[in-house]
Amino acid sequence: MEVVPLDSADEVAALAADTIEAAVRAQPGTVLGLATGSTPLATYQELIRRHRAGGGPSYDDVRCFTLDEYVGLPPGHPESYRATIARELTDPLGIAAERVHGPDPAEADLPSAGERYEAELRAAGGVDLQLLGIGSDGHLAFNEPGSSLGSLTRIKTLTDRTRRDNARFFGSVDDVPRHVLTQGLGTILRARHLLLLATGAGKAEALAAAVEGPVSASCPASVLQLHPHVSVLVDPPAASGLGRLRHYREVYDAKPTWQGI
Ligand SMILES: N[C@@H]1[C@@H](O)[C@H](O)[C@@H](COP(=O)(O)O)O[C@@H]1O
Repeated sequence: MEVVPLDSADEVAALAADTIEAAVRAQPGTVLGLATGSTPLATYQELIRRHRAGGGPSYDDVRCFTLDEYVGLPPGHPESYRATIARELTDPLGIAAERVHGPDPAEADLPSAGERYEAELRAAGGVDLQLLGIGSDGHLAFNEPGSSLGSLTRIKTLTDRTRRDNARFFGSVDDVPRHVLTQGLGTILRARHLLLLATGAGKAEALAAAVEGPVSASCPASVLQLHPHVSVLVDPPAASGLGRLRHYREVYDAKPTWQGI
């Protein structure tokens, strides 16, 4: 795992955008794993800005897979993750809707919707670069504390804390669905490169537990310690709980220029 301490949330967004663009340029049919929540929005805005300025790569052949989806929202609900990712990223980048996949909770056979999503991911050859945020309780996608470290896509129940955290998107906590369809931690580990973004003081405790604590289902994001290629981009408030911050900075500063993240 490489922890990259940056000087601001803007720098996190800029380096994340560089990394995504590099992955898209490296391979015409790149498979991108996209995350929702507030954290990646600055990165998405930066990608869109560069695309509109004519400096970005072509996204024509890219395929995208989202991490998770609420269960029970009416089709087209603006807070569904399908609608959110189209609005915030893929439509502005000109990525056709049929190239953007997500767990589908509208499937007639909901209990097997997870297996079908796993099959779609396999058929695409797996995710090349997976963007991730972290919940304030250490959740990844919608894998709440206690989730199996080897889990695959399935229905989960949100904790009250996550529903409260996400109430800002819905107006009231009562309107936040209780159930979700989410990639499992085992699904996420299959992506070839994981890019975790953490900004703001609200993530400091969860990030420290994920990066420096024991690997444990009690902190789902700690499963990242098992993956061979993880980059963690952090701003100073999010990094404030890390005990080895100076070391991470020294390693990053001493990195050969030819080596990307
Ligand atoms: N399912 C999403 C996660 O993928 C995201 O990482 C988390 C943190 O969101 P934010 O970036 O808004 O803090 O929120 C939601 O629960």
